[in-house]
Amino acid sequence: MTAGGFDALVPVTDPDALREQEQAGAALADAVRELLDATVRTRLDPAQLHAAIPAVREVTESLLADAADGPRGLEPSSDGRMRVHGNPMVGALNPFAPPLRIDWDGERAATRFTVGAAYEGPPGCLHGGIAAAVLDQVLGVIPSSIGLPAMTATLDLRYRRPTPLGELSATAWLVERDGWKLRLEGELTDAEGEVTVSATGLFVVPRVAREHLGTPTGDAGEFAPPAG
Ligand SMILES: CCCCCCCC(=O)SCCNC(=O)CCNC(=O)[C@H](O)C(C)(C)COP(=O)(O)OP(=O)(O)OC[C@H]1O[C@@H](n2cnc3c(N)ncnc32)[C@H](O)[C@@H]1OP(=O)(O)O
Repeated sequence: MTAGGFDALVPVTDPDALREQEQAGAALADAVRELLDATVRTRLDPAQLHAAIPAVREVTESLLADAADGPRGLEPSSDGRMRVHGNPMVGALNPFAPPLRIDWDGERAATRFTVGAAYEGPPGCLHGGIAAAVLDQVLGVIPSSIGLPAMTATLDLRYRRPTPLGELSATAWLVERDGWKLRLEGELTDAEGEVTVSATGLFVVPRVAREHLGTPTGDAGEFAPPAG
C-alpha cells in the first residue's frame, strides 16, 4: 500500500517515535475530515453556525503553536519510505484526502475508497476534477513503485457517465514503457462495477531526476490490460 510515497527505503533513526507521531497525525486528520463533512452537511441556523466558529478557531490556533511555515514536502516515514504527507489524495495528514490507500505490484495499482458531500460536483455525484485527481494519483503510483519519479505529462480523461458519491474503485495499469516515458491507463468504477471515467496518461521522469538515475533499464514493452 502507499500513502503517496516512493518505493526506495531510507534509514530512519527512531521508527517507533515516528510511527506514534504519524498515527496521532492521521487520527487528527480523520477527526478533521469528519468536521469537513459536517461543515458541508449541517443545517444549523445562522446563530448556531456563528457559535461554532470560536471553538474551531481555538483548535486551529493550538495546532499552529508548532507548525511548518509552508508545505511539508517529502519526508521519511516510519517504514523507511519517503512520503508527501500533505498529498490531497493519499496524504495521511491531509483531511481533504479521501484518503486513498493504493495497492500496487509495479504494473498495476488499485484502490477502493469512499467519497461524501465534500467531493460533490453535479448533485449527488463526484466532482470531475476530483475524479481526475484520483486517476492521476493511481496512475502515478506505478512509476514511483518501480523507482521512477515520473510526473504527469498528459492525462486524457473520458467521462463516460456521472460518478455517484459513495463507494468507488480506481485501477491503473502500465501499457508501455519507453525509456523515461511510461504510458498508463486507468479507470474509475462505481459501486455497481460500471466504469464512469477512463484515463490515459503519459508520465515522464524529468531531466533533472534522470541525471541522478543513470540509464533506464527495460525498453518499450507490452503489458496485459486488467482482467475483466
Ligand atoms: C507516489 C507519487 C504519485 C504522484 C501522482 C501525481 C502526479 C502528479 O500530479 S505530477 C504534477 C503534475 N505534473 C507536472 O507538474 C509536470 C510538469 N511538467 C514537467 O515537469 C516536465 O515538462 C515533464 C516532467 C513532463 C517532462 O520533463 P522534461 O525534463 O521537460 O522532459 P523532456 O526532456 O523535455 O522530455 C522527455 C521526453 O518526454 C516527452 N514529453 C515531455 N512532455 C510531454 C508532453 N506533455 N506530451 C508528450 N510528450 C512529452 C518529450 O517529447 C521527450 O520525448 P523523447 O525522449 O522521445 O524525445
